[in-house]
Amino acid sequence: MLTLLDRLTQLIEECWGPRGLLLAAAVVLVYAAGLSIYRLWFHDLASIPGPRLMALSYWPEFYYDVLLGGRYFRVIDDMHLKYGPIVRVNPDEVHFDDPDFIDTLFPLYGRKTNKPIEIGKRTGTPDSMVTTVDHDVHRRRRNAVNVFFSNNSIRRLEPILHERLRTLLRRVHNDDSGKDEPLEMHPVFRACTNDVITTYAFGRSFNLLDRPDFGLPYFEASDVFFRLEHLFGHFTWLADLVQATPLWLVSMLFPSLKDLVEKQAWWIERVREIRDSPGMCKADGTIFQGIVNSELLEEDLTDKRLSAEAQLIIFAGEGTTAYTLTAAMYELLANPTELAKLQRELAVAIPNRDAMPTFAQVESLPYLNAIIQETVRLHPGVMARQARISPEVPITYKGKYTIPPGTIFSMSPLTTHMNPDAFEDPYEFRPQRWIDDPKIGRAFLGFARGSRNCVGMNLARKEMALVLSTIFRKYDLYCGQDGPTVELYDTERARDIDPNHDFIIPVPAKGSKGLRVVFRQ
Ligand code: HEM
Repeated sequence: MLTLLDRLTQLIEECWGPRGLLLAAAVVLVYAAGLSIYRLWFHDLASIPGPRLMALSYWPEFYYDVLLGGRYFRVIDDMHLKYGPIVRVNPDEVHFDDPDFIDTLFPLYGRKTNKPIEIGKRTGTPDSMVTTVDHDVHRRRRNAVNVFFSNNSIRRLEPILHERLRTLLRRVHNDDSGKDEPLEMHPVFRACTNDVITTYAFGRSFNLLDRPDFGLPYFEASDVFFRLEHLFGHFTWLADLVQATPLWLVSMLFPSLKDLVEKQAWWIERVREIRDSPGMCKADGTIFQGIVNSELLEEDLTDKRLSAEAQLIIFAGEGTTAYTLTAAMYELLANPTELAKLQRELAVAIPNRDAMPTFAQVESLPYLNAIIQETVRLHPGVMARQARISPEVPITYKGKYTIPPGTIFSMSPLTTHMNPDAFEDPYEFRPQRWIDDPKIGRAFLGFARGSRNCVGMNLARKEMALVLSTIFRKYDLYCGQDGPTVELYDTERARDIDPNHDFIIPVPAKGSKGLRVVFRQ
């Protein structure tokens, strides 16, 4: 079968003969040479430090992210080690590793913050809040959901969380303690967070936590989708093509995406149902009832945009928190002294060990909050580069480098959180650091910063507080004693928890079974 290049060569030869072929090759060569000269010497970012190869071409990033699967983040860390706090990571993007520069790059007010268009293509949710390019349009869309993520609104979710947590306890309950069956915790937390956010978004969910496989086919399909994100980022036309393809056809062409496609169809149906049902009583208090009843413009309420928003809210609300919960549980079981401190705090706050903890009991516990903060620092549930654009005003770094308006700049949470100038012994799990010196928060990027920060962080923190306190108020670390206990089962941080691949959400090494534990009663 002819390749595209062979066919092109043949076509040129047929039309213009061998001379035409030579001419076409010369045009391509001149174009490539011109582009290289421009990128290296005349581009606005020509003076930014970094390897020439990365300034010249996107192919290195393609190689690491598409062919090796989300590995460019390591290369960026190496570039910072070699070239310092500011590096040009591809022809059009500058990356920073300077905690003191966070507030300048990511302002809450004052300067407009746009997003690069490629992000929408990459995440497959163009026009959702997180990928809205224009600052003012983003503000409008974000204002429609802000209220649903305030502390007061989240507190109203307590009954939903309690109901799901009772199911979670039932599912991890190991009656046959003699068998010591290990349980993979990531699927359990994914099912739980999916149930919570889907109920909050639409008023009902798939109850994945009740399913024997915890909804595995859906999560496998969404993993496939996330693995495609770098490819879509590099070839945005491919993302457009997939977006324009009817869901039934996507499902037929890519059977591994079938379960995700079914969920997408369900989200669209729910959005329509909520929008079209007079009175909307069935979905009272849900995020989408709020969105369709908000002051948003007609253009914000189309099927296409709302289904992208639904996909964003579900994806953002499930995998992120589930990964961080998995990491928190690992760190507590791997660091018994930290677990003991937490359990002492919980014992005072929640006197009845068999009762379900309430938000009021756990939301202000200093050590529990420090554990959550330290876990998000070490294991941020969103590890992707936080890319932004200042559309109107240039940004100057240390009086030496100027980032012109319209240029992409970024920072990454893991890079910043591993900076030893900001966090002493950065790789160590030390919740106490947040109590000893709250000012280290200036270098915290776990929920992003500025006007495009994480809208769901109150939900994430409260959900994690309730889940962790429910599990660890009831279960002790197993040391051979009777009663409800839990312990690690063949889990290593470097292999099973730390990110090996950046697929927006961190993914551990291939073949890893993630966090496994044994519960005993
Ligand atoms: C530990 C859990 C979580 C972490 C670490 C996290 C982190 C982040 C980060 C870093 C961003 C900015 C992404 C960017 O720069 O492009 C973000 C945005 C966002 N997050 Fe979260 N998130 C978490 C949980 C949640 C939850 C539970 C929700 C609930 C729906 C949520 C909803 C969102 C949304 C809608 C955005 C886009 C905000 C905007 O563009 O205005 N997140 N999150």
